[in-house]
Amino acid sequence: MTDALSADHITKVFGGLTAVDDVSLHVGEKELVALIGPNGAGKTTFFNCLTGVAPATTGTVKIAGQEVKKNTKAYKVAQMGISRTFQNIRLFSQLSVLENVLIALTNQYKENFLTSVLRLPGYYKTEDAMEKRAKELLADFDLEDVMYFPAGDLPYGTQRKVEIVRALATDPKIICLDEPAAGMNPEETADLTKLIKRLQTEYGIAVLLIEHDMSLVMNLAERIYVLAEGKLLAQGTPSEIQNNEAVINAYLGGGADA
Ligand SMILES: Nc1ncnc2c1ncn2[C@@H]1O[C@H](COP(=O)(O)OP(=O)(O)OP(=O)(O)O)[C@@H](O)[C@H]1O
Repeated sequence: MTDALSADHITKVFGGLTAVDDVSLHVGEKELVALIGPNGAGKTTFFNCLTGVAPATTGTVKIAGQEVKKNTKAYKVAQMGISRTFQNIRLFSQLSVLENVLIALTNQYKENFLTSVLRLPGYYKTEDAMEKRAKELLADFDLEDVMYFPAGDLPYGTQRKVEIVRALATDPKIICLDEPAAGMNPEETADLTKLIKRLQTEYGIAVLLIEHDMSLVMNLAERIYVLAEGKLLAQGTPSEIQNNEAVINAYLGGGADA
């Protein structure tokens, strides 16, 4: 089976600082994997390398077996089957929830240029199909009641949910979630846990998750990678990681908030 994601020997250097140092990580098809580590360990930088936001200095990334060539733009990387959410929510706050999802779908359903400029029948068919799909997804995640609300007016936990649905809309092979539970109350975190599980079980998508909430990680992840100071410190099942001395020391010594 082809991995949803394979990243080999990823290194990212900023000036004199090696933020990610020779890290390899694999996520199987429909697998749920977590990436943890103390603050500043390089987790978000690693995500940025995977998704083309800030490409790796060296190393190879493959999405569903297809290599991401150097200098591929982030939207092209997304079309290869990877989508993500950000640590700070990045919805268009003035636009409605529905419009936010439609924007993501535009990437996927792109009609040819002439069809859309001349508003040929194919254009309207595409518009209809996109709207139908967006509404289906929103209904499936109990967001139909807020579909016409400006995204920025929604409670924090709901905005996070919309962001994940938007990431799902592009039909990815893998979704990367950067601290999805940050700032959530316990009820919102419980809802989020179910949502993430559904991505895997109902939508057949692999998930790579950065998270400081250890109970969420231990509940959800099938495998865990641990980064510390840019390097891969450990990898294994949740129970292996919980009992790994190097991991315990990195957290206790590093004063992480995890
Ligand atoms: N654009 C950048 N330019 C220079 N240094 C950067 C840049 N982005 C990140 N860094 C540095 O790289 C290191 C890793 O940061 P990163 O944000 O990836 O860590 P993290 O594990 O995601 O942390 P957190 O859990 O706090 O979000 C830090 O020392 C950070 O200051």
